[in-house]
Amino acid sequence: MGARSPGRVRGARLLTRPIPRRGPGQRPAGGRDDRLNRPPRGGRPAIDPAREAAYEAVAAVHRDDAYANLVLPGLLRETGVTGRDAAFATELTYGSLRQTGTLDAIIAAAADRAVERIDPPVRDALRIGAYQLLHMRVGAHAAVATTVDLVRSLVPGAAGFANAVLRRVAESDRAAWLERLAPADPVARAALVHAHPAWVVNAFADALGSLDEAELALDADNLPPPVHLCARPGLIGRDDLAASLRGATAGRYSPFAVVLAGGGDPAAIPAIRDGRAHVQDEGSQLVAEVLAQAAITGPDERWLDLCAGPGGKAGLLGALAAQRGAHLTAVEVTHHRAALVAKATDGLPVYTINADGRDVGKDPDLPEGVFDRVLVDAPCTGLGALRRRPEARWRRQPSDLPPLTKLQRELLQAAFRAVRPGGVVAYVTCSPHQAETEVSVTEAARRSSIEVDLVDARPYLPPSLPETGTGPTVQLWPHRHGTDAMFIALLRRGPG
Ligand SMILES: C[S@@+](CC[C@H](N)C(=O)[O-])C[C@H]1O[C@@H](n2cnc3c(N)ncnc32)[C@H](O)[C@@H]1O
Repeated sequence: MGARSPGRVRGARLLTRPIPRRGPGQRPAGGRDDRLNRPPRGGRPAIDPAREAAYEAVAAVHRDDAYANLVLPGLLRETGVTGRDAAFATELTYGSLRQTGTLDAIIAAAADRAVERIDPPVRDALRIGAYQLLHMRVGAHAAVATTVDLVRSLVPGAAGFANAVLRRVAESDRAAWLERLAPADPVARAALVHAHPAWVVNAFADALGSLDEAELALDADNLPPPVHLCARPGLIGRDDLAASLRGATAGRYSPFAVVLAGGGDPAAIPAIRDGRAHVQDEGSQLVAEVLAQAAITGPDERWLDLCAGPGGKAGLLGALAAQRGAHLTAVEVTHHRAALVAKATDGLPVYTINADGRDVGKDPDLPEGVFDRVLVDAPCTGLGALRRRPEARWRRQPSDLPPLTKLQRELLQAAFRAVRPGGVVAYVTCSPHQAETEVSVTEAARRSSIEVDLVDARPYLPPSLPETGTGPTVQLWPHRHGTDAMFIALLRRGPG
């Protein structure tokens, strides 16, 4: 392996402040709905811990802006829920959150009132009750009775209302509800049927050029994604890693990807614990590989990742850089995420800086015109990774776009300043929204005084990867490639 140095984080700006410690399941102060701890009244059965954990996770998402993937594991531990019960609670939580908009439309019709007019704890309980009725193989009696018990423990006076609403929901199956409520407008219909906001449906349809295909992409968002590992090149082979894990298989496209069989905690895998592999979607691996493989002439030693946190792509790029005797500067503006980058790249030739990537030319560690390869994995709406974040589609708003696209363009222009003439920049988003992809690239290039040319990214992707379009940029999709919807544009700085 080439030059190795420990992952470093530049001193003062990072190390003077302690890293806030908050356990993954820990909720903000005052977060938990203590009403759940009330004993059941009137000899009613206690709430079963799996449903209690699911309710509490859904409520924390809506009440505290928590993230389900962070809050649920702690709740399962706290309530002692494991095995099949944990799988039940996970499906109930993630499914209820993904389907929120559609469940709300059905609950509103069954309750004959807008969901905004239902007390929040009752509304969240009804969501998980309706999800059991319409999406899971839970008997109607059990789904209604357990949810009414839950509501009684939360808001005793609302138990009768919850019972009436859920009985009405149970009168029809999901298909019949959708048939009854579906609007005539095709986008609004797709939004209801596939449980996404209409602006996201429009964004997918624009990027794909077809509402029919967008519906396949929306459907793919509603399935739990497989867990992919990245076998770090030079440290462990993909096939060796796959062979060491029961049921794991080599990924379809990335030379480093391993697909885990369901279940198990990736953090417990020895190769992950000792830094020879990390968890990373295959699409993220592919776009990092495009940057590393893009043809350049001249030196190939100084690589830059301008938006590195939490360090997934920096981990892969650092391992690739080590094989070539190159080194990577990894920049991250958020303090605690910079610390994550340093941890993720420990032992690799990666120098982590807690700085603003737009400060190229101002920050002494970010000089202009010297880097051979530069990655801008830009902050974005994340609409391409909705499979992983069940609540994200309802939280994101079109109003998030203007500040994000402004930042994306500024970071990309900083990358143009950082790269040397003849070097390459990869601009990546985990969003297919065209304002964040094609338009951000075109606008950044148009407003830059530095000459850059778009380079066809497709030759640097595996030939087996289907449907990469007409170039020069590439948009991956869950329903086409089984990856997150990553976008990549490759640009080369002109000689001037
Ligand atoms: C899409 S994430 C990057 C993911 C990362 N490359 C990986 O593979 O793990 C974007 C990151 O950019 C960071 N960021 C946002 N604004 C920034 C800025 N002005 N300079 C540097 N980093 C920034 C965010 O905090 C976030 O960690």
